[in-house]
Amino acid sequence: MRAAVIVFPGSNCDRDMAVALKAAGADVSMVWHKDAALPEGIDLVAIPGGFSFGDYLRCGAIAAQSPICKAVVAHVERGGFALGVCNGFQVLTETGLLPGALMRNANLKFICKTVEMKVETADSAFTEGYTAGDVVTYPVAHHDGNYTADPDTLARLEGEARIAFRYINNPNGAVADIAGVLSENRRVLGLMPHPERAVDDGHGGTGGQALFRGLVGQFAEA
Ligand SMILES: NC(=O)CC[C@H](N)C(=O)O
Repeated sequence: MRAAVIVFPGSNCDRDMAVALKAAGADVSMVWHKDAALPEGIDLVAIPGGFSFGDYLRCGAIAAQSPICKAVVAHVERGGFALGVCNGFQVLTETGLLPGALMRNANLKFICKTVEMKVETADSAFTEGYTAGDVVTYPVAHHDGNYTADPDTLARLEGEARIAFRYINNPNGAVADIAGVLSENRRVLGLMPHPERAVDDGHGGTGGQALFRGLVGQFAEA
């Protein structure tokens, strides 16, 4: 698999994302936000966590207007895969590639801890390394992780089994305990917790490995 990790001013999980993808077998290019095109032959775009453009305006809002995001939208419209973690999830909602929005945490505080989530569906390239119902542990580190969407969108997400992960003990007030959602074609995943910070014993847990291995493994089989 060929993956591109997008780097914005203020990204801080870009290298962690690259390391996690490489460890799972992906060939990774780092792509600066000012580039107008992705490298040839990219299968997956990964938008990492961080504080792009200092979180000014709204988290992810300025990054979503970067030249590279036009190329990311075109990649997704062609059926390409995209993964957005934390600030990356915020960018994906701001581009309109995923529904809903991430608001300020209900307690108005930055939350930095490890959380448990339930895998709600294994029916996606991102979650096929798990079994639905599995409990996985990833770290969170955000102040705007409170996912919300209008009732019709929520009903659609539920009805189409597009809620990928739900918190077991909701840390941020997200509606319906939603930690991660899939696009309609199931090829775009956005989630607030960080799988790339849970891929090595040194991280204190390896619960994120199955996400990267499952995702990259599908391309090896193809
Ligand atoms: N770790 C992150 O990506 C944080 C995203 C964003 N800066 C927030 O705090 O909500």
